[in-house]
Amino acid sequence: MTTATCALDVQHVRKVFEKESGRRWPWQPKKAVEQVVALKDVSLRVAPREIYGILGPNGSGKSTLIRCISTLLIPDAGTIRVFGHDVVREERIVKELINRVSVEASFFKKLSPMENLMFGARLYGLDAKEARREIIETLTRLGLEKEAIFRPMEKMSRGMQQKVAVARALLTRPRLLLLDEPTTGLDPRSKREVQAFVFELRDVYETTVVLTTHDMHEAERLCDRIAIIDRGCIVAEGTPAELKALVRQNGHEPTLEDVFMALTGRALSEEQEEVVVGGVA
Ligand SMILES: Nc1ncnc2c1ncn2[C@@H]1O[C@H](COP(=O)(O)OP(=O)(O)OP(=O)(O)O)[C@@H](O)[C@H]1O
Repeated sequence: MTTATCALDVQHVRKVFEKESGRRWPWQPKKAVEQVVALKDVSLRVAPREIYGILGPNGSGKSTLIRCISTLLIPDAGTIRVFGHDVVREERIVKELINRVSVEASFFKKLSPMENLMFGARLYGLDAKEARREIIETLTRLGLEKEAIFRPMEKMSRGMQQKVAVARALLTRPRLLLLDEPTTGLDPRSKREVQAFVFELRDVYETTVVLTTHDMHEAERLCDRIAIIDRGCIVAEGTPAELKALVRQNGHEPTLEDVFMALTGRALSEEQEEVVVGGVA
């Protein structure tokens, strides 16, 4: 895969946050500024129509990477290109090519999915009649009953709300859809429905999907290829079978958890501590 044929090309991306911290040692000034390395040196390439997973524990840098790709954060170093366009220098073009769904998607809870999505459609400058038709089609495809489309969202389960968030992101027909922990907190049934829809996105809408997760089963079920991220570094990348082959031993079928453990010495479920590189007073 060359830069020209990539849907997404991330090269040597680094992102460091500065954060005020309390005093750790008596000799430190009361308020020190710590540097937290969220992404150390991340490179990856995603092909068009691929479902690509970024698998890592809490705090490993997944959301930071998604935010950098979606132009919400500017990397400190490195480049990110979406279908050949630089996310920093060609931000406007990139914004037209992507959309992002995060766990904290917000809605007007007193309004219905239709009203919320029509609000989004107006913001995007879409034709109202066409948008209305598409909203009904997409939400029905996602398993929402007709009447739920017109009922206030406050009565909806989190799973349903997550589907509405995905439907809203699809309004702009993104060529690259970024799903940040799309099924976190969902019950098993809603999880399966959202996962089934991810396949449809690729098959029906020809969307390239990059998703983050800390659920190895989800990564394995959904993704063509997976990057395992640990403390801001990609430690392995490949198809689920390729990753498992890294640690396969006689008579034992490894899981992605085994792969993560073998590569990092830690469990996927462990929250990662911040990687702090010195502080400035
Ligand atoms: N705005 C910020 N200011 C300071 N530190 C931050 C900020 N955003 C993220 N971090 C830190 O960067 C590191 C990576 O965080 P990030 O949210 O990208 O991880 P994650 O893998 O998405 O975790 P989670 O699954 O919990 O969302 C963490 O140590 C986090 O505390």
